[in-house]
Amino acid sequence: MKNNTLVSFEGVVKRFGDFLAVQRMDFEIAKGEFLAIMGSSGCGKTTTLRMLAGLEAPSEGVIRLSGKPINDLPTWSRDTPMVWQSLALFPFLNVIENVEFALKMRGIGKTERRRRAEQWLDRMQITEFASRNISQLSGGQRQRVALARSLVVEPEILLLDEPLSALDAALKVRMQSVLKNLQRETGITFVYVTHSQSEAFSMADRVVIMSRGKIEQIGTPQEIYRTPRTRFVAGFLGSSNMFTGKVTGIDGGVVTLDTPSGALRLGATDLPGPVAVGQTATLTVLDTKTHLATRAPAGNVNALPVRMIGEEFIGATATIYLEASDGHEIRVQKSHEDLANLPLQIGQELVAHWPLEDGHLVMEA
Ligand SMILES: Nc1ncnc2c1ncn2[C@@H]1O[C@H](COP(=O)(O)OP(=O)(O)OP(=O)(O)O)[C@@H](O)[C@H]1O
Repeated sequence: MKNNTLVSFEGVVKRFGDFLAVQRMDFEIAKGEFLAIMGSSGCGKTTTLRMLAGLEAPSEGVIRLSGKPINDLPTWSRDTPMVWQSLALFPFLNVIENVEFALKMRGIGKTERRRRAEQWLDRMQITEFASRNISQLSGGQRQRVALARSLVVEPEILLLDEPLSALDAALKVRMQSVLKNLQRETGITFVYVTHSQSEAFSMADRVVIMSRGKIEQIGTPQEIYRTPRTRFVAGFLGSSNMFTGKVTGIDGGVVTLDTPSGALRLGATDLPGPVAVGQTATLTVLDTKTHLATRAPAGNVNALPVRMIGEEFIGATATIYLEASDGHEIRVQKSHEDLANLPLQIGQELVAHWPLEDGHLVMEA
């Protein structure tokens, strides 16, 4: 365990009857870190968070908070408050009473309670609603009350389960910066469960990607985006072109892969593990790093003959859809300027190309 570790999961497994909801998890969360847990529905994100909150007990393994095992510690004595999408604010208390509630439970006197609650209402810019009922607030205002209520006790860690999913798109973006700033200013460790790639990648210091109860990859948003380590991660992010084939050569720092779209190569400096000739593997390359030309460029690049099959424009970027000779779909994402000199019509024959160092290998089909 590192010096600045706040939480560690050591061989944590969770079963519900025969069903394995979380498979052997080993990871650490640093003090003051903003960690997002992401993955598709049912992959075990909430179960992981609930184990940390003490709402579920691990079937195997140890969870530590500041080095001490907390498996048997009841929820109320853990100092791990949680904010949900449904918020669970008390409808029979007004805004400031909701914020004061946890302080009251801790036996803090009335004057001090009020002072601290007022500070948090001010910080969350909801002072003017102090005496309103919860039912008289908008979604964003409720969200701020829920955050104030959890943070007023100055916890070391805050657990958030899809807290923004009920908000509309514009409010979501605004609340993302509120959350990120709050986390930076307070230094409180945030563990944030979400389906949303944009939420996870815009706020978190590190992201955990889960699939079927298993951690697929942990890393900074940039690491995960640039170098997805499993086929699942590359597919889940949806930002890479993927080519599966057999390794036919490892020579002079270059790995060659024979795929149905053609022979492709990549630099051997950044391999996920040992690679042998004959193994099946997948090459991934970001759609933003895949380029288009009318002829294969000179130099050390992969170049695939492709045919344009569609295009899509979103704001300043265009996505061009192409197919390789075997019908495999390839996407290229570029600004309009980058595409200005290309003949882009459906059916147009082009060449998709990228430098060898922009491809990454995943050792799975
Ligand atoms: N109390 C329970 N009893 C039985 N199965 C459960 C229980 N809680 C969760 N599960 C199952 O465990 C798996 C993981 O659930 P979990 O809620 O952690 O997923 P999730 O990744 O948070 O999904 P979502 O994004 O849909 O909320 C799911 O298949 C779920 O049905």
